[in-house]
Amino acid sequence: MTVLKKVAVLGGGSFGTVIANLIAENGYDVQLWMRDQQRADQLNYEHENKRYLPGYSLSEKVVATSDLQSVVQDAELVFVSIPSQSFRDVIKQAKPFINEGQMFVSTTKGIEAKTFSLMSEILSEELPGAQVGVLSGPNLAKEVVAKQLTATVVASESQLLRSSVQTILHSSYFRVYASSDTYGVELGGTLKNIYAIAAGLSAALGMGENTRAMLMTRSLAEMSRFAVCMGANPMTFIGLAGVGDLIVTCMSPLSRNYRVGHALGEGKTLEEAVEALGQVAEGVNTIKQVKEKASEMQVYMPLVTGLYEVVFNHAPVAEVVKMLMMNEQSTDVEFVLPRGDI
Ligand SMILES: NC(=O)c1ccc[n+]([C@@H]2O[C@H](COP(=O)([O-])OP(=O)(O)OC[C@H]3O[C@@H](n4cnc5c(N)ncnc54)[C@H](O)[C@@H]3O)[C@@H](O)[C@H]2O)c1
Ligand SMILES: O=P(O)(O)OC[C@H](O)CO
Repeated sequence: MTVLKKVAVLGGGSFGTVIANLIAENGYDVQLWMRDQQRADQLNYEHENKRYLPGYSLSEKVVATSDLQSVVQDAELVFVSIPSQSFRDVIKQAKPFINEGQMFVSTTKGIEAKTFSLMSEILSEELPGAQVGVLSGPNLAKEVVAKQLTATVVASESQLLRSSVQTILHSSYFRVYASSDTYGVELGGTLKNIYAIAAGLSAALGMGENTRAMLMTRSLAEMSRFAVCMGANPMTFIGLAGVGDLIVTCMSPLSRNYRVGHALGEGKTLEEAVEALGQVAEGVNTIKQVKEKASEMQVYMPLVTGLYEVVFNHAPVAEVVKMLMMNEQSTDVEFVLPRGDI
């Protein structure tokens, strides 16, 4: 069994706090890095993250600080829960304090703008001596902190990393499965955010459950098709990090991406929807990045294209829906074949 002496989490938002709390509840000391020392003091004093998880009491073993060096230096295992557009920046700040062989696990579900890098790729680029992994699955922060039965996937080429994460996170209410398809697990968590926006939008417009089932199923086909073209294993998409996360994010009003879509359906502008949320909804940027990559790679992604038109070009939903429902049917084949070429 892996014995870890020092474990750290970077990012004191909803999910970083949840990960730190899971580790602490398993009896380990854990340091949580937040950029704001006042908020860290508040968390240490009240054992609650008032901004992101109000009303949930946290383990006293979670110790928050804004001193990045003291958190990452000599930590054997570091979880990174920083939104994708700030992720590289934070890793660059931490880099001077990091040694060869430390393990880094991203929980972030987004893509870096311009480079199309996933967070595991950023970690490998910035920290070439590190062991890298990702954690992804149907894991709504508020349900995990409320101890609802939950499962997730840790993916890495490193067996040591996979077993360390399983040891430190696994509990009576949190089950951790392992995978070696890092890219597929990470891409699943990232792509589903797009379709959650569409699901929230369709719910706000009063569309029915047949529609939601069609949307989710065709979303799975579309995201699998894209992922396979990018080199992921299609089997990953029928697991927790694929269809599992797609289901929870497309069905739950706790999902921030779903809520952005819902607000758009209620007639709010994108800016108003994001502002009202006050937390990260990675899917908004992901729509743009995936649309661009799909046209470059010539991957057929009608849902992404249609949603892009609604969200960024103010296309009327009714017209986009008509286009999606009436397009050339002879190209429609339902199943994702092993090579993903549907
Ligand atoms: N909340 C969930 O249910 C959940 C579950 C699984 C994965 N995730 C993923 O985890 C990532 C983080 O999400 P979250 O829910 O914790 O977001 P959040 O909006 O709740 O919190 C984001 C945190 O990042 C911090 N942050 C932002 N920019 C920073 C910077 N430049 N330097 C330091 N800190 C910075 C903020 O201060 C905040 O503490 C996202 O990619 C999300 O998709 C979230
Ligand atoms: O709140 P969201 O939409 O960022 O989704 C949270 C998690 O990714 C669900 O697994």
